[in-house]
Amino acid sequence: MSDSLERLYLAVLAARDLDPATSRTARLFQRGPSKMAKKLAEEAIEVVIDAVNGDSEAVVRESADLLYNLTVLWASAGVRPEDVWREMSRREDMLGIAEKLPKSPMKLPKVASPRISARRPIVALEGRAARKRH
Ligand SMILES: N=c1c2ncn([C@@H]3O[C@H](COP(=O)(O)OP(=O)(O)OP(=O)(O)O)[C@@H](O)[C@H]3O)c2ncn1[C@@H]1O[C@H](COP(=O)(O)O)[C@@H](O)[C@H]1O
Repeated sequence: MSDSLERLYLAVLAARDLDPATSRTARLFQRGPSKMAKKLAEEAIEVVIDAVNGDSEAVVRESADLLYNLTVLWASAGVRPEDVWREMSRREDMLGIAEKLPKSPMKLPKVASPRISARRPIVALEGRAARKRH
């Protein structure tokens, strides 16, 4: 899939300077990042709606439109596909699968730090024992 996206990205870069009257991509570049963002958001919503409706063929079509609009926005933002692949590899190395890194640094280590594991386990006291402690 990354090859297809990279070919599409190069085609989008090439189309940027075409005549907006005949090239949709050139027209998107002419209208700027806010229009690109609007189109990307629209496509994302179309994918969601089709998925909720269980229309997998439409999800495929709208996903292709989504990826097209994403590559246009990447080009406009100066992002290259390999920049995204590198980030996904970083996440895969860190977490085993290409997923978003957790926000809290505490969740990162797979093995509890010595400080945490040295604590006594926290257990619920039985009713009578709990009353006695007060
Ligand atoms: N891969 C695509 C591609 N995928 C989707 N689309 C366009 O994205 C639009 C899909 O979004 P919409 O459903 O909103 O379509 P729309 O309602 O017609 O768009 P609006 O009227 O809302 O602007 C369709 O019009 C498609 O033509 C694409 N347009 C171009 N490409 C490629 O981009 C390169 C440059 O093509 P041009 O932009 O035609 O020069 C070429 O390699 C093309 O194959």
